[in-house]
Amino acid sequence: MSGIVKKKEKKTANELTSLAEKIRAKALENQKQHIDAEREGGSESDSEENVSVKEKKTLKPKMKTISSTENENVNEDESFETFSELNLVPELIQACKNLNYSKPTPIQSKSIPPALEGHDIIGLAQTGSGKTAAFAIPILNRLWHDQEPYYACILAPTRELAQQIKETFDSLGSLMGVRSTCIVGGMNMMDQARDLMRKPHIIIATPGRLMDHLENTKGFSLRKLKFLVMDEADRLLDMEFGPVLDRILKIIPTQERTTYLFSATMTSKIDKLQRASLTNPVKCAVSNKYQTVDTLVQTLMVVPGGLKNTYLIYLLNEFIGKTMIIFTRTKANAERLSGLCNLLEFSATALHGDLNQNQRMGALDLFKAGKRSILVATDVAARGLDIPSVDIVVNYDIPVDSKSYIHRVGRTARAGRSGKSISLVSQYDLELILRIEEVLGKKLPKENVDKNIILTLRDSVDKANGEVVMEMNRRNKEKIARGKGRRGRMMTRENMDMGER
Ligand SMILES: Nc1ncnc2c1ncn2[C@@H]1O[C@H](COP(=O)(O)OP(=O)(O)OP(=O)(O)O)[C@@H](O)[C@H]1O
Repeated sequence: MSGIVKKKEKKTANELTSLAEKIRAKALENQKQHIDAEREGGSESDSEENVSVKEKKTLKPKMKTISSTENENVNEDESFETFSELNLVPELIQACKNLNYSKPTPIQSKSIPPALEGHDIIGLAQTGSGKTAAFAIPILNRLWHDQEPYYACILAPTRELAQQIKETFDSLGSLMGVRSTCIVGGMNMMDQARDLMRKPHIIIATPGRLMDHLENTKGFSLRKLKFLVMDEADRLLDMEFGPVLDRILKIIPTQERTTYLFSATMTSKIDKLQRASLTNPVKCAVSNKYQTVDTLVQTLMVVPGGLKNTYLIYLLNEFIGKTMIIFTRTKANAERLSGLCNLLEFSATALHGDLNQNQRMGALDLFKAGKRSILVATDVAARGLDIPSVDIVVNYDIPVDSKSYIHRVGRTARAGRSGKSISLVSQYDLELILRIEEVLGKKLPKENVDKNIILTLRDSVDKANGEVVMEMNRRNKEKIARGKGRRGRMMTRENMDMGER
């Protein structure tokens, strides 16, 4: 549990009712101020990293085939007690020490040795198991011998994850003079072009924005790229990202390039993997396709019709003082629930794709710093984000895709810590939850719920929710009215920032 959040007392139903009454007039104004302040603060940056492979040139030429994904690293006992045993450069060993990495995690033990030998890697391990360092360490180790600009490019599906990967490269490369930059949508193209002209070693990017720079930024090319990493590879290889990925892969070299694919849920579809143009890859798997960690306790709450908000507030009240991420299926639900939580004095912030990038980073910063104990997010926060203080993940809406479930609940119980996930299951979600239980290979136990408390909470929660919906509608109308007046100005700005995704 987060040490930052102070222990609070549970609220009674009457308290919640009178609280809702008392603060109704003031709260929406406060909430507006909160949100405005959140969205003014914070910034996002992008990173990308390039690394080259000297030793690889001494290896046997690799076969241009994907058929050997069966080339599996099957050594079950492969476990190293220290990073020194991996024969890394001293600067990296020291950086691991500085980060309090006392020994390699299982995926690091399994994938770093073949990676150091120059192999392409498919890495599969549970959420929070140290996959980022598993691909960053071999790249940085090679980079130390062969410092060239635009050496490695790491692709990630979300902007926040790209930024986080940059931070890992910067920490691990802190004693090596590594230069990295983050190239993601929603940020200024000109600033990014300037960063690229500084010839970073490592570029961490979201695919769309990287493509924009490859097409439009003079002097920038990845022709000499030595490493390409696809983090959350199954997501990057899916329908949405596939076409842009194909275009990127056409531009960058295949001959001298090493490719790593990492995820907690890897596709086994050969055609998808073929898209990544792997060469004789070694498969390093420390989990099966849909495995959650043992330190995660997963439960569900069966919610009768019309009571979802009440159950959520009940749950927040039960676990007061804990740090939580609440996942919703829609941006509007994320915004609404964040408002509802704040109105009832559970401090929350929203993260979703309708916010601009500064607002997204501002919300994440508030949550990470412990200034908000609840993050209400869409699946934009489902993959990769590493926030150690998260105690509980709540699925307010059950994800349609079982993979999303695995990634969402993996935002807690990371790096050996314990954590809990609770899924709110309505009558409409029964099929979805059965499918999730099937891939998990187990039934999820039900949470005990005090129905009397639910009944006494219901009216006040419904009332508060009504207030929030009214306020959201009012603001939307205002926004539409403002948007009409500003159309000319927005067009100009968009024209200046061509290709923004
Ligand atoms: N060898 C290590 N020893 C201790 N902690 C480590 C080690 N390697 C990584 N970590 C820490 O473990 C946490 C999780 O790592 P990381 O974010 O890379 O997980 P992941 O496997 O990529 O998860 P996800 O699938 O959710 O993206 C991070 O806080 C990281 O600093």
